[in-house]
Amino acid sequence: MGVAAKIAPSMLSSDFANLASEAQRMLDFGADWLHMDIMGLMVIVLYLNRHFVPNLTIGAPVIESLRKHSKAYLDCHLMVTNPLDYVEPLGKAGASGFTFHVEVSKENWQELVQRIKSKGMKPGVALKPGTPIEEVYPLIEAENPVEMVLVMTVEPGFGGQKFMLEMMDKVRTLRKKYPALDIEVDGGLGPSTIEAAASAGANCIVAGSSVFGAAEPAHVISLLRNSVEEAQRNS
Ligand SMILES: O=C(CO)[C@@H](O)[C@H](O)COP(=O)(O)O
Ligand SMILES: [Fe+2]
Repeated sequence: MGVAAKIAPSMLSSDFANLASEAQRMLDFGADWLHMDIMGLMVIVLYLNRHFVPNLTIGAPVIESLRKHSKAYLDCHLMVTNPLDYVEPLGKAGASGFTFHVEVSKENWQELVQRIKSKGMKPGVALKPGTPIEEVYPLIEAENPVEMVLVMTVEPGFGGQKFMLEMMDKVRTLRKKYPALDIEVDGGLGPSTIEAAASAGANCIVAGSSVFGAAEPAHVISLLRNSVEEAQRNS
């Protein structure tokens, strides 16, 4: 048996005006984690056209509000250019996981990991589709390592995009090299793509539109979990 399957509906596809009840609905349907996409930019970086993604979503105040209504594991995916600035506020707000992007952390990932852990959060590193997998190896092999790698299977920024099958080479390579690592995939996951991700070795599955758009979200969540567990049994 491999690393535990974690199914994480992406709350980006939820009705933000009813976030607490949407979160509870997903937990009742069998979700393990709630995936929180934190996207941002600074006005100055926007002006210079250097923002990380062309979208704005939620921040620490929303995590803090949700935490008052839920004990769930809040799996925060930081799509910002300055993740270090969010460690303290998100830790205080009650985030559980803090996954930053390797592309914006070349200079300070050691400090980031150390500070994330000191706030009681689980550190993870994410990479965009164009980023080679080798870039995360030092973070996994460090004395103070990240505990999860998030392989983006779409360009970050929006839900509802098409799954990039070619990213499964990264997942396969990672799984072979690190059998006990939590490997998360994010973007375009659903009933038609889960088999590829699960057989490549992913165990943490983020799914937004496929879960929230389903007539029976509980059915999709259990299908995702079964695929991961079955792939692990067959590996
Ligand atoms: O990080 C992101 C997008 O940048 C994701 O978490 C999406 O929100 C996933 O949504 P679907 O592709 O599953 O609809
Ligand atoms: Fe995400």
